[in-house]
Amino acid sequence: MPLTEYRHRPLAFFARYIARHAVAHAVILLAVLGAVAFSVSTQYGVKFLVDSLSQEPGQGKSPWLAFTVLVSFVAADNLLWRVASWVASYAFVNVTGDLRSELFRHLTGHSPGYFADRLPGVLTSRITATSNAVFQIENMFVWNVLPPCVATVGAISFLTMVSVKMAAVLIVIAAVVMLAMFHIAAAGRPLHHKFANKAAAVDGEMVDVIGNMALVRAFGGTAREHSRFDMTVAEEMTARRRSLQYLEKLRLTHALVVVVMTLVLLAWAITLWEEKQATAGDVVLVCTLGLSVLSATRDLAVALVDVTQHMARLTEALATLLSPHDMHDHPEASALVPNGARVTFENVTFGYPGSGGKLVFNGFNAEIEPGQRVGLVGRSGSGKSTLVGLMQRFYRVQGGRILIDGHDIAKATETSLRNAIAIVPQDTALLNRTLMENIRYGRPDATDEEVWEAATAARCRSFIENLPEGLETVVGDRGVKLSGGQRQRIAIARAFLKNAPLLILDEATSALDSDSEEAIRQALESLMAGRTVITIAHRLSTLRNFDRILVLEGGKMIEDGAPEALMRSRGVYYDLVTRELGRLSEQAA
Ligand SMILES: Nc1ncnc2c1ncn2[C@@H]1O[C@H](COP(=O)(O)OP(=O)(O)OP(=O)(O)O)[C@@H](O)[C@H]1O
Repeated sequence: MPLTEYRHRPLAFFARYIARHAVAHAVILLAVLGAVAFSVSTQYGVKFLVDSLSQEPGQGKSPWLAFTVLVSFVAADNLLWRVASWVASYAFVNVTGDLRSELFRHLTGHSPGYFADRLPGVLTSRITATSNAVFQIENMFVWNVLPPCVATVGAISFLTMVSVKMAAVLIVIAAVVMLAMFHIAAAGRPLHHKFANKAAAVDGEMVDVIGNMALVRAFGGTAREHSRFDMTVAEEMTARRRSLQYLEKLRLTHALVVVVMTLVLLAWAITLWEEKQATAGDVVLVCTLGLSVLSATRDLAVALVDVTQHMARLTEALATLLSPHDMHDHPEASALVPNGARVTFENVTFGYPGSGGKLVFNGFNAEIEPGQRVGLVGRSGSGKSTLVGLMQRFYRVQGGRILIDGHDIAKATETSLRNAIAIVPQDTALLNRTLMENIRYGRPDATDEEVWEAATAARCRSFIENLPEGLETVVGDRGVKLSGGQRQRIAIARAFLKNAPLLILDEATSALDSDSEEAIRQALESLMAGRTVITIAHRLSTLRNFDRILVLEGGKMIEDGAPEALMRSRGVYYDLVTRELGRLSEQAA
């Protein structure tokens, strides 16, 4: 069953993972049932011992028989607990591992739109919360819920031997107390839900700020962030306090009931003894069993409340994490086999989901020939990044088609589409791994020599050789240990290694020094050779050698032609270039 089916079914979600380790879970269950049965029987063994000791020596049953029974019960009880917890250390841990892997796989299958709407910290903390919640619930159920239930049933059966009436009263009281506790515990769920939400918000906020520390510092926002964080934490603390205090009220109510009930049961047993209807052993039995039943209901109630709290976290997390993927392969998808990489936009209509029907493109048409170098130009917000995103199928078009070599990308398999396109992104994304691993991301089966060749072609060789650990240098979070120009060249090397026929370049907006610019220009020049290239150009000077410029405005193509032709026609492109030249000469002056 696909994971999304469990989005609103946390119990079925549990069953999925328990079923994978069914034998281990069955062993744990049987061991715990056995252990509790022996533990309750131990109390009966104590009554047996007290009754034998109340007789003159030599009369009645030998206390040594009671001794043997007692010792065997205690040994069996302890041994079975150990078996259960040993097996649990494998089974429960395996469940958390399986679950995190599957959730991570599902999460990484969402489209970029999903991630644009959510904080990474919230998502990652939800995966951790789900795994913790499942681990806690399994543990609680086996160690805190199941034992008191079995103990209560056992104790009540033994009590019937002393007084059926007393056992009946205890059943009624235990049932009423349990039901009341359960009801009150369930009523507290909204408080626990609220706490779960606030806790996730704190994590999300922390990751957001720490991930943007450079920005926060640059704008002197540290103090503002402190007070904002204090407010978020204060809300979380209030929610957590309310959740805990609710549990405390529940425990207090239960404690009062237990005190009163112990008094009543004990007084009742002593009265029976005075009337010679019960032995001293019976009084001991009533005392120990009564106490264990009553405290069992407390353990159970407390455990159930904790379980409810963890269930709330789990339900919450599953609802967010298991939302269905909005982009998946078409049922009739087939592999895209590129042949020169001709790109066709055919009446493309698109608006971002949730933007209230506002369209970025409405019937957009364009055809890019194989091997053509095309620059996308236009003012901010004109739709350049959206067009490039649509080509990569980050979003679904609402009308029309995008074709690569005549194959509708909506009907291409995801893998074949990704293989056809190489990207050099604007904000060069690098993973916090070695340079070797980052470059090899372009083609995981590339040999070390091939990685070196790509690095050389991307003009990275000299700076990599100057690093103490060469290609084995770990680049730091998002590549902070490299300069902007170096990061760009690593991204170019990665694209080289991928060797895809269609290349998308999102030019960096930040200006680099001229040496670095020149190295990147050379690297890009060799990367572009023999490929269809679509570039989002922020600096028009880089487009001089391009075959074609498409000028966008408000999602429409308003100019299309070779750079010189557009310059001659003195339209929008001409204006943009003249303005850029003006700016550059002002800066130079
Ligand atoms: N994730 C999104 N959700 C909703 N609307 C978006 C999203 N991304 C972009 N838009 C909107 O779509 C329109 C086109 O944006 P796009 O990013 O494609 O422009 P652009 O030409 O690449 O701009 P820039 O040069 O500033 O990067 C804009 O009106 C923008 O506000």
